[in-house]
Amino acid sequence: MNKRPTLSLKTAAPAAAPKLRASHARALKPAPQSAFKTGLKADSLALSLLGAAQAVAQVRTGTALPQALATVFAKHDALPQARGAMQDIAYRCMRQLGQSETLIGLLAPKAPEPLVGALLACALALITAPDANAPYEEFTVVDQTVTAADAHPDTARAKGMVNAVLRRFLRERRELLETALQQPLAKWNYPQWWIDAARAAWPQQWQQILAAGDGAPPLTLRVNPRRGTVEAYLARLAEAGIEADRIGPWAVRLAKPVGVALIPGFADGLVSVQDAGAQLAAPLLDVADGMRVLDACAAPGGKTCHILELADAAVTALDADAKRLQRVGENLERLGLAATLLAAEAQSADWWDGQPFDRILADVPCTASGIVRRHPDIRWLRRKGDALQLATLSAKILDNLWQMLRPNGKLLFVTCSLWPQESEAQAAAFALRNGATRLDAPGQLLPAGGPEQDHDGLFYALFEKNA
Ligand SMILES: C[S@@+](CC[C@H](N)C(=O)[O-])C[C@H]1O[C@@H](n2cnc3c(N)ncnc32)[C@H](O)[C@@H]1O
Repeated sequence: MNKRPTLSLKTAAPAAAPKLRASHARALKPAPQSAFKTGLKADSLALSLLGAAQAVAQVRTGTALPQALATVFAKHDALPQARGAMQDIAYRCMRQLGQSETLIGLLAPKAPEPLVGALLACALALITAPDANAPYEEFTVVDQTVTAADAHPDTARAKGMVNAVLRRFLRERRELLETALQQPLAKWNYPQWWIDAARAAWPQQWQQILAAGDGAPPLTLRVNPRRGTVEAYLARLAEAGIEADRIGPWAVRLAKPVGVALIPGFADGLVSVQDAGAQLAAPLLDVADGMRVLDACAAPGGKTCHILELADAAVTALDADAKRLQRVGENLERLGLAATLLAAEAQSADWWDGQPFDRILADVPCTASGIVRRHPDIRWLRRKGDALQLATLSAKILDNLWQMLRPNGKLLFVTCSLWPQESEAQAAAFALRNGATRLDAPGQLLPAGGPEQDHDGLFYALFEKNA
């Protein structure tokens, strides 16, 4: 009979090593070979697994997944197909990192080196995917993971362990999963503080919220009403053999995500990629032709462009990040729209010409806890105190922008957070400090992934300035 594994997360230090002087200790441990190029075939699953694992290991040291993947793609001169596979594996891995790391704690004799752990986590994410979702045969995954381990100096010595761990998982899968899933970390795939925060903020809905964040997001488009109707665009998709449905006034959801290059009319500005929940911002602002509008945290410009698709307004798109602001320019150009772009901080007034705005959109920086299905790395990168720190900055931004609004003007406050201190509590405190009148707006939209309601978790509060 198999011995039932006991649950011991690998947080304990490995068995005490003899004490070495610092100079000796460095010499004994080889430095990670981050610049090493493998001899793995460009189109092999082994290379994709290794690339994904390198990206996951970077996330574990604090790098956002898109940046980590960009580094890995460059390092391997990865072909488009390999990039797609590395990205897919890394995103899957992020969505079930809690389960995979708990399993590794049960299976590995001692805590593995970071890249070995990440490689095992990527392999386990593929092996434990539900059948309908499993992209590779499990024995292929094991074989290719061992090949990947063998091909890199930071993992080669652990090749035997990698093989043993994955084969044991295949043999004892049921018991191992049963044991692992008793841990909230493994069951929900979020750090414990995040689970506690969700439960405290949303005592009725926290489980549904956490589950929605573990799903893969849909690809939702916003049809540009200046270039055609939703009906006409749905017909164009049908002609191209792309299945889609309408989930909002301008929102079209594709049944299966595709790369932007394959979206009909994308390059010509017929559509943009935007979550259905985010498509509520522009209509809530109620912009009329000729108004002066400030989009205070604009990049990459999804909401800026939507405002301009709905009205001929004089829009100033401001963002603190000059590089991200370039993307606003690219999106405007693709859609045939124009705005004034300003790289500046929304909590400062030194860029303002003193002319009040009719409408202000404040889509402030936040923890992004409502969009984890799109950015599954966020949960592993954030720290418990981040919400408070970001809320302090966004309070300054809101108070500063308020003085730039004309009497009877409207300010729309938006976050993509689920944490009340960044959203509802912030809105209530802002209204009180500034004597702002609160108008009708959705408040907190919880993330939903159903057939009709399919959107991220966003927060909307609309204010009017008394004359
Ligand atoms: C949630 S994103 C905005 C998304 C955008 N509104 C859209 O719909 O595409 C927040 C933006 O705020 C910017 N940001 C962060 N701190 C800022 C600050 N102090 N002032 C202005 N922008 C800031 C970030 O660079 C980021 O682009």
